[in-house]
Amino acid sequence: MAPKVKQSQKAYTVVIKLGTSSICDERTHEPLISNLSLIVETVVKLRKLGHNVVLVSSGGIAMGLRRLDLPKRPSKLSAVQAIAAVGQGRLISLWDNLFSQLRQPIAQILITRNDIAERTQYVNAANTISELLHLGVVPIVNENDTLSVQEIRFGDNDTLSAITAGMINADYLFLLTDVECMYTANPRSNPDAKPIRVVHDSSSVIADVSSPGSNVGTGGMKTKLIAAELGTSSGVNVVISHGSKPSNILEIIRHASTSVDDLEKVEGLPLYTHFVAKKQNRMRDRHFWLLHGLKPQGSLEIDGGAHEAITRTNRAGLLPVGVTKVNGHFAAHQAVNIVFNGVVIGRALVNYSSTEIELIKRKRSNEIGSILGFTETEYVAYRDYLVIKDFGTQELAK
Ligand SMILES: N[C@@H](CCC(=O)OP(=O)(O)O)C(=O)O
Repeated sequence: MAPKVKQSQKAYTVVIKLGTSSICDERTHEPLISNLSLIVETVVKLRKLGHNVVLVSSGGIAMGLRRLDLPKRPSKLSAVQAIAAVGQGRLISLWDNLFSQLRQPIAQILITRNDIAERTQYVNAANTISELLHLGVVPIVNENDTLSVQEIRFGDNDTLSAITAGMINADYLFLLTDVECMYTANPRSNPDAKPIRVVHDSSSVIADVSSPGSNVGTGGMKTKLIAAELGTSSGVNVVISHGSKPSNILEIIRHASTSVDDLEKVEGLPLYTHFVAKKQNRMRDRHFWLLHGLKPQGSLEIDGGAHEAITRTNRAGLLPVGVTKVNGHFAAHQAVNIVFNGVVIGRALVNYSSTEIELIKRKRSNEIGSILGFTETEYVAYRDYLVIKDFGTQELAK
């Protein structure tokens, strides 16, 4: 059971993401024991203050490299998967050893994108994590690298942590990395780089995101910005902070009720970047899952009438009459992009397969039965399984 909140502070659900560079030495791949111990102490202190904590821990592959005395990550996917199978066990055992010193139970959760592609599995994953938190356990999440195939990989744990945080309606996501915060340029090469303290709209940040990340990890500032966008749009406050100073998290949480715009005046607060959670237009849970849990298997191009119907305030579902073109091969209940005038404007879970929609496109719903021999529903996609979000043309290229 979660301990009672001491002080008069609200109990927060906090997700802490540790990149490979916070867990293992980049060159030798030896675990950074002192750093991991500081993280364990911080997590246990947060728990004692009544907060729920989930860790998203990278490092499986690096630990495997160390165990097998391999100098660097191979390029072949099956080799990486085998190395991850060796390393993940050692990683979780190390966490368990350290947390056991402070009598804190942990649990391992390994997720692939496929696992959350089904709505019921997504809800199940969220329920399991909630149950673990209720039992006073610290769930430790990583991508199931051994089973993930290229097309369904999260790839970097920044995205996985944002999806996890959104899935469990967390209050905070801490992305711990090897810099204090996000800067206006790369601070390693540009002395004029200025720290970015508070971001109200992550899409407006003009930061240097060219950093490719550490040698072992796959993240970098670019994936952190994407994670910030994902997290804040589902109502999570996202913080970028230095991985070698995990106790900063305690300070930041202690000032959680202070208005973000007053935080710079608070003495002794560490340097970090705070992406403020979006309150208005916070995506409903199902929409978050539809946008981020599922990988689109194709796309439907729609006409102006359908665009008007699915985007207006009192919006409707997508009817076959408004579909002008079907791209890709997909089954019923898979996710597809919705394209209008060459731009991806949303995503939907379809009620018919690509072959069926090919036959019923531009047709009235009352003709579906005579064309297909059955009518599943009059809609190609129900309103509640349709999310409108301007992805621009980038998503089209995928
Ligand atoms: N799932 C992988 C980590 C993926 C990755 O490289 O993440 P990160 O170090 O956060 O950029 C592992 O356990 O090694």
